[in-house]
Amino acid sequence: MGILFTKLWRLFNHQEHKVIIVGLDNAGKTTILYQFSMNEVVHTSPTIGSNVEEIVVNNTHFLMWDIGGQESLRSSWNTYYTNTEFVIVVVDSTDRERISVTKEELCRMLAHEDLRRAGLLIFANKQDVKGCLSVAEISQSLQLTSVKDHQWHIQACCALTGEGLCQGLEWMMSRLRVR
Ligand SMILES: Nc1nc2c(ncn2[C@@H]2O[C@H](COP(=O)(O)OP(=O)(O)OP(=O)(O)O)[C@@H](O)[C@H]2O)c(=O)[nH]1
Ligand SMILES: [Mg+2]
Repeated sequence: MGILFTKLWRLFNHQEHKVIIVGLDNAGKTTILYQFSMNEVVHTSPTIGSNVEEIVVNNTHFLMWDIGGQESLRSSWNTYYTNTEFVIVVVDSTDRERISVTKEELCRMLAHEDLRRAGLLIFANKQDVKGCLSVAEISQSLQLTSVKDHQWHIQACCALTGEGLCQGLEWMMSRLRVR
């Protein structure tokens, strides 16, 4: 009962910040979620539906929803949008062929009414792989500089080592501080 009350209290006082993690299949979303929550690399299989974890950083609570990215699942991403404060888009930086698909999905998301106030964090994941797309290349492919109606930030990372993930969280925290 105590835990339930605390959770409801946080939710109604907006002390728990809802985050959705989206991106194409195989981008590394689930790996990132469990790096955040357990600080380790878990063995993953393609997510059908979603995983959710509460992450606490310096007393700030994030409720993070990791949503399956397979093509057939993308049309249901919008069922997670209500009350979302941050959208994390995970990009597989080795997947040059499908960066245009990510761009289309991103445009669709940013046009959605329920996300109009959400901040956008892009993780350029799998930076450990030689020859992968750089942050600058991904930025350009996604035309991030033309995103004017959302706060956004792009961060290079490697979910296997955890490199870059904290910097992404730091950016989200900094956005909360200026509100
Ligand atoms: N080399 C490398 N592999 C990674 C990295 N992050 C994740 N992977 C691997 O990429 C594969 C897919 O990772 P997942 O986290 O399951 O991908 P997902 O985005 O959750 O995929 P869906 O659930 O299908 O949408 C796994 O084999 C991971 O180990 C990374 O930074 N570098
Ligand atoms: Mg997954």
